[in-house]
Amino acid sequence: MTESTIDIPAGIEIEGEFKADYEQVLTPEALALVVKLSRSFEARRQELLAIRVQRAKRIDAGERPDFLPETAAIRAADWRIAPIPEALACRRVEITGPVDRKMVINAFNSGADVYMADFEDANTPNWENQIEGQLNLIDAVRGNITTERNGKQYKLNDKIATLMVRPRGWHLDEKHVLVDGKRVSGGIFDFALFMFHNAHELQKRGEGPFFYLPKLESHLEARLWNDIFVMTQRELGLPQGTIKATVLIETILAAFEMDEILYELKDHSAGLNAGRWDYIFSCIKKFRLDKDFCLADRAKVTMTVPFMRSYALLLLKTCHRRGAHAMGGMAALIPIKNDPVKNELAMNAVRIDKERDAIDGYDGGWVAHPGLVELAMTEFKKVLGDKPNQIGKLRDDVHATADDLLAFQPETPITEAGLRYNINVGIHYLGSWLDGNGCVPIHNLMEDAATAEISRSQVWQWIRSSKGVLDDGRKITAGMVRPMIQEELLKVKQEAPNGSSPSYARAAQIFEEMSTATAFAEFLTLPLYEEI
Ligand SMILES: CC(=O)SCCNC(=O)CCNC(=O)[C@H](O)C(C)(C)COP(=O)(O)OP(=O)(O)OC[C@H]1O[C@@H](n2cnc3c(N)ncnc32)[C@H](O)[C@@H]1OP(=O)(O)O
Ligand SMILES: O=CC(=O)O
Ligand SMILES: [Mg+2]
Repeated sequence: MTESTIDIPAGIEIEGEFKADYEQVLTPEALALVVKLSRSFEARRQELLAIRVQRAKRIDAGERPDFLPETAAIRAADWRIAPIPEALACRRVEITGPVDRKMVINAFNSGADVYMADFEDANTPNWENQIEGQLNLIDAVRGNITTERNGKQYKLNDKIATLMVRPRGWHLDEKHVLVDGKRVSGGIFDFALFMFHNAHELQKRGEGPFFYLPKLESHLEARLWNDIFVMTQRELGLPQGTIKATVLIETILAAFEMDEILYELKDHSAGLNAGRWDYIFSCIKKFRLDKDFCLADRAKVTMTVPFMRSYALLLLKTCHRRGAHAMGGMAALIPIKNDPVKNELAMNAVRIDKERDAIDGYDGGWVAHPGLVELAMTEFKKVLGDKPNQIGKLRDDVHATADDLLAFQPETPITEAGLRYNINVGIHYLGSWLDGNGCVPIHNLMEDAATAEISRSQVWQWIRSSKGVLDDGRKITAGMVRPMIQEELLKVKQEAPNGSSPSYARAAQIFEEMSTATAFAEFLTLPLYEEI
């Protein structure tokens, strides 16, 4: 293991390896910012995580979430977020992807308006991915990023997408970095390093440090990010309001606090995004013990089922009322090579998804793959014409109540194919994640941490819910699932490109433990992280 030759600031310990170039990222000054933010905000992060646990217990005991009475005045008042910088006005298509060097270059060159570099759902947060991802972004921000893969040279085009960065969520630690003897927050670590190295450089380019904030459960969690922004801007000598952030509304509880989240971040806000996959996962997680709650096969829980429609329209209405971008999420379909008929169906499904968002009034949406950029752009251009966005389109006609958000349907069908699909995807994804790849094509769909969470939580819930019954009448039980896990493991080993990796057998064990244990793991990435 290579040791560091830099002066590590007092109070911080780095347990990860210092490979060549890592000292460009882990400079004493950048680490000092990590220490400063961590000391200032770690206690609050822990308090907020404890509040999550308390709220979850109340829901387990039967409480139904609702819009908060104590913030009614914020919802009723007329206010708008601070003006959006020119560099972020036009966001019709945003490509997302892990921070692998080649993919970073491809994403910047993809023709999308925005590229969201993902340290979160699409990424295994091992030490190498985190630090090399930061290195890749440092080079990209300076226009210096190049690489070579399989004899092909990669470099940035003249015209590239605007960069946004998604740090890790509040629940994740960075175990290789201790501040005052405790693991630092993964989100603070990712954010501080990116800010320290790139904020001024981005400003020089006429852009700015722009972020996506994942998995928030409340406006108090947004307030924590806002306070971190304020301190960081002060520390780095940046004008207040330089940082802009889009919050993913991807938990059921955050859906009840959209106005409040925009309000907390209003000097730093760049709108909200409908993170559909984690949203579905969050619904399953929060209501997993509710005897009335049960969702059908994953494939049936689409954006057009009523509770998802209510969420999407409420997000749109809320954003535009506040002068903020409403950003659509991601259809998981990706181009299918060597099968034109299936490919045409997949492309059409993505087209319909973007068309619906654009016609509803969304200002843009996510794509998973460069091959989807043009198609999505066409749908947004059809509606937006030459306009950068349609924030002026108010949706006062939308009325989504708490009951609408909580009307979880459809409950059927649950099929053996759907159950096996969840098991298969779960094992395949977990295995790839352990091997360092946090975003994988499985059965022609993009699978990441959020989609895999749905798969594993559905299996847990179907085993426990009296409604967890297959369409042929068989009750789903642990006894039914266990042999299926072994059968699906064999298939995964055949299907996965690196099927001989021992990680798939370990993934099957973890999947079995997670889906059959009495306790529900809060996030699958928490136990997985201890394995890497
Ligand atoms: C729920 C959520 O959080 S959604 C957000 C998180 N998810 C994502 O970000 C999805 C990111 N997408 C991906 O990682 C990939 O598209 C996958 C894994 C789904 C599919 O990957 P592959 O099967 O390897 O794609 P494929 O072979 O068709 O790729 C073709 C080319 O496009 C590139 N590419 C594919 N997706 C992306 C992307 N998102 N960003 C940049 N480049 C990409 C590939 O690197 C490859 O480049 P090359 O021709 O220079 O070698
Ligand atoms: O992060 C996006 C999601 O859908 O989850
Ligand atoms: Mg997500």
